[in-house]
Amino acid sequence: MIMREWCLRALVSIFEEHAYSNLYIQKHLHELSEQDRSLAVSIVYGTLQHQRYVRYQWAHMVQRSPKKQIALLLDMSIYQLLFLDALPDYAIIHEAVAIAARWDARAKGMVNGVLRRFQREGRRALPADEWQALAIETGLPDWLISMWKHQYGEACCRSLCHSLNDPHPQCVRVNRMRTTREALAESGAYTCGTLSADALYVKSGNAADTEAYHNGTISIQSEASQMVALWMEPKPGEHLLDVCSAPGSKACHMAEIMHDEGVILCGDIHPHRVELIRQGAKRLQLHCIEAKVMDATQLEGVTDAAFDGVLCDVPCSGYGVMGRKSDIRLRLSAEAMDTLIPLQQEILQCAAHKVRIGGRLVYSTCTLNRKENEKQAERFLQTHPSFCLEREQTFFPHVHGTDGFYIARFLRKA
Ligand SMILES: C[S@@+](CC[C@H](N)C(=O)[O-])C[C@H]1O[C@@H](n2cnc3c(N)ncnc32)[C@H](O)[C@@H]1O
Repeated sequence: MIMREWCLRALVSIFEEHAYSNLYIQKHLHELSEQDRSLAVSIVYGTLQHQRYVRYQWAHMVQRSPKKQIALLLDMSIYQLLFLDALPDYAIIHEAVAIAARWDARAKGMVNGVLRRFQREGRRALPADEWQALAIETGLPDWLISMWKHQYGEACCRSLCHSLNDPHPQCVRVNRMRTTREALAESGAYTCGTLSADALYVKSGNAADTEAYHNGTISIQSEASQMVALWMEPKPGEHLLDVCSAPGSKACHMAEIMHDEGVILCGDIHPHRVELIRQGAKRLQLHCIEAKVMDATQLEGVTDAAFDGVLCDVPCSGYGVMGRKSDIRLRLSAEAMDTLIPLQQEILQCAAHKVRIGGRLVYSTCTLNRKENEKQAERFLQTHPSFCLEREQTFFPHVHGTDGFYIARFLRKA
């Protein structure tokens, strides 16, 4: 398979057939030679991340929109011309024209003309309007930028949008039951994280391919996400409930902090995802985790007021993790976000019944949206006077160097 044609097929599947990029890549990467794989992955993810910007570079050069596949071929080629030095410009253009000839022979001349004109003229200047320019440059939709500007202020919005595209090293969590992060850092493969006491940044390669991952010494987990279990402050022997648990990263982290002593009842609505919790616990040899299919808006058969701590890591719009999960950009819609809000509140209210007096309730999302975060905490407190808010925090990529995340910790007083 010719590498750039493989990339175009991947982009067509992701953009037009709604395939998830990571799943598509996992399934099809073997079709390429080993030496082509890493460049192919960079081309696909890079085009996905910068698509709005690269399309802006050529959209004014054509009178009629080309077929979707050809438009993606132009996006992908301009992405390479702008961001990668793997091949000289003439070779990128030559390959794009050859692919166009095979996919839609009539578009061959247009592809050649557009790419040569781009090569001559260079980058197109951004619009004069600062916010429009920011949206194009960072590849974010206008409505999301307006929402952030309104919710967090102009300066925060500006830095946030820019930082979402910054590359971050892969982050792992040390299994405290096996070793210390200092010992791992001494091995030379990692540096210590700055926010979570259990975080390490991988210096090179993919942690999932290492012995430390397979033998359960480390788990792959972003640093902000690790803060959730730390905020729960689990203690050995406690009974915890994690109502939206799959794939189980936070539950396993809590179990490690508890030295695997006590019980963590983990629920998720999707049976195949409950299996992921079991697999994760097995890899880490954790026995205190009990995973079940459960609907967090019902929690049938779960005793009221029985848990020292309850975690609601609710389904959310995911705007905080767009840097790592580029597909979220394609599925962004203000309407989709609004449907999650009642579900999140219902989960939080149902879970609250399960907290014992004196126990903790932790609510978290991997999104940056006050309606899913602070507003949910406020609404919950208005209807639940027996709880108080102990602390809440939003983690921002440009401030904390992590994914965007929100955590609130409530205490049941009576
Ligand atoms: C943000 S993810 C949880 C991540 C997980 N806590 C971890 O650390 O690995 C949200 C989860 O909520 C689950 N979910 C969605 N609706 C649910 C419901 N009504 N009841 C239980 N789980 C639900 C989804 O299947 C998804 O696995």
